[in-house]
Amino acid sequence: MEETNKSVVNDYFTSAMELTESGDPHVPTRYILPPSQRPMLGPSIGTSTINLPVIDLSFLHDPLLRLCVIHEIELACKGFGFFQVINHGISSAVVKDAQDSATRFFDLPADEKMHLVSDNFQEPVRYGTSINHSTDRVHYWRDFIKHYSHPLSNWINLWPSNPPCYKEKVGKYAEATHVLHKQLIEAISESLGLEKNYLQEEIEEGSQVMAVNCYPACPEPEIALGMPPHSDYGSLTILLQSSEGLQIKDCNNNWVCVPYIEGALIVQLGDQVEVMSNGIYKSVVHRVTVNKDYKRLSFASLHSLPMHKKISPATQLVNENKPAAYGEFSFNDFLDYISRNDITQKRFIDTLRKKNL
Ligand SMILES: O=C(O)CCC(=O)C(=O)O
Ligand SMILES: [Fe+2]
Repeated sequence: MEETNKSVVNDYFTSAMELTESGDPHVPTRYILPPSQRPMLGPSIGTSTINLPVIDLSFLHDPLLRLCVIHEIELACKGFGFFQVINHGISSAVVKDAQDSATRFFDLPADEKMHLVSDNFQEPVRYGTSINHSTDRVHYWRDFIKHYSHPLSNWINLWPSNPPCYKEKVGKYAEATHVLHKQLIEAISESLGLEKNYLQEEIEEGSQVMAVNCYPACPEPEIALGMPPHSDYGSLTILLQSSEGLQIKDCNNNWVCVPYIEGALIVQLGDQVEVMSNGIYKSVVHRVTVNKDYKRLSFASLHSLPMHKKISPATQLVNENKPAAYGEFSFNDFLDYISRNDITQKRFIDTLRKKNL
């Protein structure tokens, strides 16, 4: 095998893009999931009966209708920890430019991307090709680039310079999602009966990591996944998907496909909101399936409080009848945990839940 190939087809950094291009009709053994973890693709998934919430955010700015939107958000957060938003204020041109730039990045020859590979979570820019950092030995059919995205001026120079438009176009999308995140956190705080600016300072100083994920066509989608079940550790994730593939777990523990809605963005509650709400809202467990025919792209904008900031249940939501249900935690605690544990089978948040409650 040639040197270049060796670097991309080794145990740690197998690029899913490279595997797809190789034309092999089978996925390598390490991608094959144990039978109990395989996705059930096809009509048996039974998603048609569930209506997942879609919320029109334009009314958030209308003083007369804001409360109605906040009530819709409350219901969605209680029912699913998840909703889609339309009329969210991010233009379709900004979205399309970011998607085109990311597509061009992933289409680059492997050598152009491999110098960004790292398995250090704290690296501000990290190209990765599968989960390789825990005790979990199964690999996933995904290539990604993750970059710190807030404050943008601190980080953008480290982002990929090829394609040349990447920094500007993905940067614009990252800034727009930062603004949207602030609006959503305000609405979610209000929906819990807290002040609109309950987390204002934390959000201003908080972190944003943009994970741009590429799931190429997979020869055996029934036995592999693009991403294993997990919840996101932060406050909220704003997700843009180019086609279906995301699934969430509903309150009956069934996997439900999230429909693709043109122009919509997906909002997922993370562990920090679950803790802040004292469990009134739950972070959503999700996974990604892959398909035989085409490549799927997603932008997961992962927003979080500052690295060192400990989050605990809001005092207004703790009382005699509802004592604090979680211990406090910071982003640093989360990083420490995932460097030592298998996060794919167990949620980090479960470790914070007080056992006697
Ligand atoms: O690609 C997706 O739809 C989900 C990505 C995701 O869950 C993540 O990056 O945390
Ligand atoms: Fe996620």
